[in-house]
Formats: sequence, structure tokens, C-alpha cells
Amino acid sequence: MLKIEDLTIRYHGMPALSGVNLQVEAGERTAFVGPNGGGKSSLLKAVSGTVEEWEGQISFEGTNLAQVAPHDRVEMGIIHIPEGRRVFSGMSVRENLLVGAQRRAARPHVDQQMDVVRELFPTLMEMLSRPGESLSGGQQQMLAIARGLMGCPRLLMLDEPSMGLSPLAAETVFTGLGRLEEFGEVTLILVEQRAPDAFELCETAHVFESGSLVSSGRSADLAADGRLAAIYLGEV
Ligand SMILES: Nc1ncnc2c1ncn2[C@@H]1O[C@H](COP(=O)(O)OP(=O)(O)OP(=O)(O)O)[C@@H](O)[C@H]1O
Repeated sequence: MLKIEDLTIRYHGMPALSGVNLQVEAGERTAFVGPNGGGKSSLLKAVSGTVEEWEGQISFEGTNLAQVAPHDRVEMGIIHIPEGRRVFSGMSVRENLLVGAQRRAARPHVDQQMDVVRELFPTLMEMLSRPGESLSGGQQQMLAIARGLMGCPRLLMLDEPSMGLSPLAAETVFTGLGRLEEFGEVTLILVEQRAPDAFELCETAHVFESGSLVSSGRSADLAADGRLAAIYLGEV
């Protein structure tokens, strides 16, 4: 579904990520792990079209994304939930959800996707008329994910959903994500500092360090590799 070839991303001429090659298959759940500054978020931004300086090739379902504008990537089903949640604070929970359903292919499925959200994050449904800003951090993260799901994503990219959450709130978020496949095929890329949680949710993973992709494979194999664990658990 997603093919990245020899991708280099720069900010003001300085490389943040260099020479990355990887593929994500349809229906796959894959984790990007590794220490801060490794380039994981930048890679997600390159796929959604929100970095300016990059070279290499990114294709989605056979289409080269080089000339595809960010909003057209959304129309193709590429949904990016950035770090920091970015809930629309002055809008109600319901309005936030409806914003997520603006993708043309999603508009006929609003009721169906509301049912998915109800199943995964029932507490959100009890607060539909509350302003986004009144929600706790965990509730805002659920809302950010739910807003993404309202767009019927083909590729869902989640950047650090557990960041700043209590262990209980993070568990609620991961439990919801773990049930996603009950509602149809979604391809998932999860950037996550909590590698054990990411490995539990995702069957494959890629380890990034200092702007390079250092290893890729089955999560179980990466989890068992002590040398890699030292990298992604921040022990080097
Ligand atoms: N907008 C920006 N301008 C300049 N440098 C940036 C910008 N965004 C990221 N960088 C730099 O690019 C490198 C990779 O950052 P990136 O956020 O992609 O890494 P990451 O693995 O996602 O880490 P984090 O968990 O901290 O987000 C870092 O050195 C970072 O300082």
C-alpha cells in the first residue's frame, strides 16, 4: 500500500531522516519506534504532505505522491493524527467528529462510523455537546483518534497517542486501537515511545535512530533482540 524509497527529509538543509526504504502492506499494523529525534514524526509528515524539503519516492497504492497536495492525500484515505492531539478546542465533540468525516468517501458513512466510535470509545458519546477544550488529555486523544476514524481511513498514521497520558488513559486508547480490525480493514502506522505497547498492537515494526532506519521486522523478533531494545528503550 505504501512504498517509501530512498527518502531523505531536511529542515533548513539539515537532514532529519536519510535514505529510508520501507513498505507497508494493506491491512498491516506497523510501529515506528526509537528515541526522540530519530525522524519518525518527520516520516509521517512526509507521507501526509506536510514537510517541504524531501527527496526520494513515496507512493500510495501505486500513485507517486510527489505532486499530490495534502488535502488530496486525505481524499485518498491517508489520515494523519499528529502528536499533541490538536482537537478543535472551541468546537463541540460532535463538531470535531464531523470535521473528520469531510473526506468525500466518508460522507455517506457518518452514522456507521459514529457507531464504530461508540463501540471503541463509549465515553466520548456521553460528551458530544461538550467543547473539545473541556476534555481531559486522554479524552482529547480518544477524540483525535475518533475524528480520524470518521474519515474512513485507508492508512491511519498515529503519532505518539500515549504521550502525556496517565497509564489508565493510555491503556484505554490502546484497547480501542486493538479493536479497530473488528470494523474493517485499516492499515496502521503507529509512532510510539512505549515500544512494548506498540509491539503488542502491531505485528511489524521499524526502529529509527538519529535519522536512520536501523532495523525492520516482526515485532516479536525485534522485541527479543537485546541490542535493539537498548536503542528503542533509550538505554544507549
Ligand atoms: N520543524 C522543524 N524544524 C527544524 N528541525 C526539525 C523540525 N522538526 C523536526 N526537526 C528535527 O528533525 C529531527 C527528527 O525529528 P522528528 O520529530 O521527526 O523525530 P522523532 O523520531 O519523531 O522524535 P520525537 O519523538 O521527538 O518527535 C530532530 O533532530 C528534530 O529536531
